[in-house]
Amino acid sequence: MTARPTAPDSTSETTSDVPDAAAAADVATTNDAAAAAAVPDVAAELALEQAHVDRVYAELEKASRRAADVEADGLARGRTSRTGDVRDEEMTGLFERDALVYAAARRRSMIDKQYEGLVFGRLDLGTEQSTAAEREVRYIGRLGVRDDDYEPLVVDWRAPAASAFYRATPVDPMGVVRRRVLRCSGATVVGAEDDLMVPAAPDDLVVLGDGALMAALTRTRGRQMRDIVATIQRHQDEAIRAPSRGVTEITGGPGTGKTVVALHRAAYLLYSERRRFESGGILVVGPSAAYTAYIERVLPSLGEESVALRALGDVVDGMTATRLDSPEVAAIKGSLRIRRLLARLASRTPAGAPTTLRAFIAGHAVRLDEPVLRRVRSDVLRGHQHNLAADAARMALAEAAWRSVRVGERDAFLEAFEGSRDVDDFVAAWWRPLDPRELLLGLADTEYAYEVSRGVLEHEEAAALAASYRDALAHGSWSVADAALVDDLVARLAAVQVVEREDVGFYDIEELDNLAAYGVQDVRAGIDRRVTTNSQVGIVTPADARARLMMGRIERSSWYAHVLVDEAQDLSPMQWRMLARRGRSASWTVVGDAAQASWGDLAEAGRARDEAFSGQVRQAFHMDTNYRNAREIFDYARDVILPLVPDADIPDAVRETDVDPVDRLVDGADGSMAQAAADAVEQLLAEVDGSIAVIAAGRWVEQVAALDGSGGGRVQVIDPLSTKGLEWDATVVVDPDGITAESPGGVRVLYVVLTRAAHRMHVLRPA
Ligand SMILES: Nc1ncnc2c1ncn2[C@@H]1O[C@H](COP(=O)(O)OP(=O)(O)OP(=O)(O)O)[C@@H](O)[C@H]1O
Repeated sequence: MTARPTAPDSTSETTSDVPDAAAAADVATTNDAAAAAAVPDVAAELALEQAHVDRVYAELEKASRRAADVEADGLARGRTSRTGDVRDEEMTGLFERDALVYAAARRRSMIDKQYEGLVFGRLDLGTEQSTAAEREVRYIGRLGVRDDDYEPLVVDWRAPAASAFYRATPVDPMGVVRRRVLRCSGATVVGAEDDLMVPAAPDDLVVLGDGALMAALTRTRGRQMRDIVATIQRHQDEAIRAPSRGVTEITGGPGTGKTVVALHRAAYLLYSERRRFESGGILVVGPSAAYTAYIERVLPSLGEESVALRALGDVVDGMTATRLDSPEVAAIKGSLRIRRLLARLASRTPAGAPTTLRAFIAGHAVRLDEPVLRRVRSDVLRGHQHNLAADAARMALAEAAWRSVRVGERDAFLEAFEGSRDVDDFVAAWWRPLDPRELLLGLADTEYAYEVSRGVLEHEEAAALAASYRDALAHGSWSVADAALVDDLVARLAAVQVVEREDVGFYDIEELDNLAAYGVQDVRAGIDRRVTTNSQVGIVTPADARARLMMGRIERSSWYAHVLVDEAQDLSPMQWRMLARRGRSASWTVVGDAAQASWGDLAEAGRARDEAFSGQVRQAFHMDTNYRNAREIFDYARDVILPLVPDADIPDAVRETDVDPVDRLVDGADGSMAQAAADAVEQLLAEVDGSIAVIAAGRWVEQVAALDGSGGGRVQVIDPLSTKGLEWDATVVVDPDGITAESPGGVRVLYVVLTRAAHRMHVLRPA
């Protein structure tokens, strides 16, 4: 039997020999279980693999039952009834083994059947000359399983013993003769694809299919990203298993697997240093809620659930933001100069605070006027965060009051000041807890915005900022850029401190009588949110947008042991600072492609990013193979970006469909664009089996909105910026020039849009 090249890999020399998409599709079909019956070799091979997979599942069930029994019987009984036959350490070893396998069984139950196979790979190790008896067979899976004799039935894909599965190439076979990828449906083996690592297969070794990678890439895309654990390529594996310390940067053009590699890296870190990363936590941050929904299955499919997955608007605990500001406002809120404005907001006397302290203390009339109070405030804030400083403020007031009197006993005066009800009332109003959100909403008043931004923002910028907070109040929703501002203010002020008794969030209201005290204006039956109370269930609707904006409690940031940032090129400097607060002692994985950036000032963002990494060592990995787009689609996108961004990082697209994108001029008649988009969608529904996106410039959105959800839910209408990081089988791009003109990143955003389709793309241009 002759050898066939392995799947494409930027590090191997066989990329040009990749079979075309049609051939790969044939492979996928011939390997179906049904088809397999007609091909004796395949059927026999699959039956052999099935026998092993059955053994693995049986072992897991057995171990799970045994471990449950051990738990029920109790460890102690095992110890006290031990005889000379079982030595202590043997006993402990058995328990440890059971505990390990039990943990594996639990993780297996987390890996839902739909995640395509607990066992997905097999290595035959030996040489071209070795016989079946001489070759070692090693199975690779989503987790490790051992049999009763502690022999491995499956090796966890992240274990060192599995690395040859990903690293072996014909140039450097690492002792591998044949690498086999198994395709399973639940616990049933339905197909296999082989890559041969030696020039010719030994006579007794069957080689199936035309390579697993092409089969995987040709498959239909769903609404959510899939893991690539069975077909990770060598250069991807190097990034996945890179040492955890410092900063790991993964760059590359569109569709090069940066995201999926970074997610597998998170799973690898949890495996290789579980104690550190599970207890310290891993934070994964992506651009949007659509993105987090898209990738949220990948880590659970690898058996890992202990990762915090957040969109940029959800990074601050207690706050959810999805709305996008206009590019001008986003630029103001994202740039570091806004910090001066925030510093002013945090140190100003809050609106409505009393301006004079009058009290009768130890027989003396005390009066402190505004200038003195202002001085006291700024002295206190020099050493404290506002929300932690009520006591310090009171002491400073007492000193100022004493200095204004200086008659009688100082200690007696201070004691009287401390016990004064008048002072209590004054401090409660003058130094009330400040919620950062309240300070930002104060900017909705244009005059106030002018005042606090003097010397920081231009007049028009301050007006735009004020308008953005009036928008927030109109919508009852924060913008994504606001999250970083709230976070900055929390760092300055500290979170609002809540006394235990008053620790009442919107959803935990204790007395329905007193809802107004918690910002809830309206209580009605039968609608909206459910609130459980001590003895009754009430239904609460926040009556106005302000209440919605202030809902929940903003918490101080948690720290993580590792922070993974995707689409890092889009983070504003303020967003880098927000992440830096969560990654003070973290290692980082940072994923991005500058040519896809929608943030304007890359230099300022670069500095903020360097600061976040605080001088840690860096290692860089570059991905140069585009696994997403058919070559015809990527060529189209490349021709758009290169003239305008000549240094764009252009990857090599490895899959061809022989179908060029459709590029159509649509006349300006009313309804023509809607009709053209509907026609394109209809054609694509017939041509691809999976997901389709209609991505339209703002002015066309209404016209194409009706397509959303059509095709039995396969069609999604989405705005250009929200497509970051996502992909579909086919896309319809409506008005590319309009997308460029309206987007903060201009043609870079259009480039993102044009690189989302795996198999087909239609581009509609208004004439
Ligand atoms: N080794 C692989 N095996 C199978 N599929 C792969 C492999 N590597 C990448 N892919 C697929 O390629 C597609 C693109 O991957 P991914 O979204 O991670 O790329 P990206 O570099 O983050 O893209 P972009 O920057 O354009 O958002 C996904 O469908 C992913 O599953």
